[in-house]
Amino acid sequence: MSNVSEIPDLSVLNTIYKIIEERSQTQPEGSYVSALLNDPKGINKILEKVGEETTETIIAVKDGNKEEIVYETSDLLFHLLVMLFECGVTPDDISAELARRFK
Ligand SMILES: N=c1c2ncn([C@@H]3O[C@H](COP(=O)(O)OP(=O)(O)OP(=O)(O)O)[C@@H](O)[C@H]3O)c2ncn1[C@@H]1O[C@H](COP(=O)(O)O)[C@@H](O)[C@H]1O
Repeated sequence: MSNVSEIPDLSVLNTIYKIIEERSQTQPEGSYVSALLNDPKGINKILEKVGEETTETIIAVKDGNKEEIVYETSDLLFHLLVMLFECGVTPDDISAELARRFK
């Protein structure tokens, strides 16, 4: 990326959430999101992934590897978004709660 202004901000989370919504409706062949949402284990599969990615993020932090921290935290945030979608919670719900805590 040549220009800092081209780096997306955390609104990218909203965009991914919208893609998750879209995948849940269209269920295209080869979609990872669709596979997760249709897994026979249901929410347990998604929670398994959240757990795995949390552990991987912790290991990356313990290792002090910034590149791995970015990579694993991105995996974790993505799986959290799938989890929130499955629970009917939107990124706006989380933004509102965080904004409510401003001091
Ligand atoms: N951001 C992501 C994203 N981050 C990580 N992943 C996937 O999450 C998985 C990470 O889990 P693992 O490393 O454990 O991989 P795995 O072994 O394949 O997973 P399991 O078989 O154990 O479940 C990988 O398959 C990654 O490809 C993602 N898959 C999709 N997205 C977003 O979701 C959108 C829709 O994706 P599709 O549904 O695949 O079209 C994409 O356009 C992206 O924006």
